[in-house]
Amino acid sequence: MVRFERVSKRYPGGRDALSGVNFELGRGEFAFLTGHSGAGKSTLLKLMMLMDRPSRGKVFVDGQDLASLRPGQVPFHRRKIGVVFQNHQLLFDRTVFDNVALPLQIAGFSPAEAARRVRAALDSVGLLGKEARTPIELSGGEQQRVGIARAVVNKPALLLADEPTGNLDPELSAEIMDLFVRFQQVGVTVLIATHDIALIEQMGHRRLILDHGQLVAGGNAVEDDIYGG
Ligand SMILES: Nc1ncnc2c1ncn2[C@@H]1O[C@H](COP(=O)(O)OP(=O)(O)OP(=O)(O)O)[C@@H](O)[C@H]1O
Repeated sequence: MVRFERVSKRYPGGRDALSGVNFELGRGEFAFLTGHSGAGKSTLLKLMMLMDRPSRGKVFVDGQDLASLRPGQVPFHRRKIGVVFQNHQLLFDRTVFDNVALPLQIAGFSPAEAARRVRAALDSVGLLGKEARTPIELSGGEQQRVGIARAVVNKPALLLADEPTGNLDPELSAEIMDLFVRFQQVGVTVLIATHDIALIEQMGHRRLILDHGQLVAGGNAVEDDIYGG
């Protein structure tokens, strides 16, 4: 589902935020992305979403070399990906329903189909019945669930999360992680950037570790075959 081939990223005036990163994430796989602050986790996620471009190397998502996409294809690429942020970036003056419906409005769904999908997404995160509330009336854990519902409402094949449990206590964090596992169980590929080592160890999934832009663990041996070691 995702493939990085010798990907490096250097921001203007900086050192390499990513350096020679190789890995593959299979369809339906669940992995964590960890590393110290500034190791390059967010940069790696941004390259998949085409919020940024690599300086060298290639990024493939769903078999597509992202460098070959024409500008008009970028929105279609982004629709394959659901993204969850730590601060969930909800609109606080809109209802839960409207927040989750936003990606569907942008994609041009009819109001009836959008409403059906919004309710299905809210149901999948246990928030059906709170659609008329505004985010301010919800707890932090519930707000994060709204962020997840919004990320999955387009039925993306790939779900990315950047510190999705950063503001939550351990119990709520575990509940949020259970939701991600449930999406994986229905075939979604999930990659979660997090500092929460305790949670990662408790869950025991694959772990990609970045250190100063280099992938020091969790990559694939398959790269040796491609490049001859
Ligand atoms: N837009 C940018 N312009 C210049 N430098 C950047 C930019 N974004 C990130 N960097 C630098 O690239 C490196 C990697 O940053 P990145 O945000 O990917 O790390 P991270 O592992 O996500 O960190 P954190 O855990 O603190 O969020 C850092 O040195 C950072 O300062």
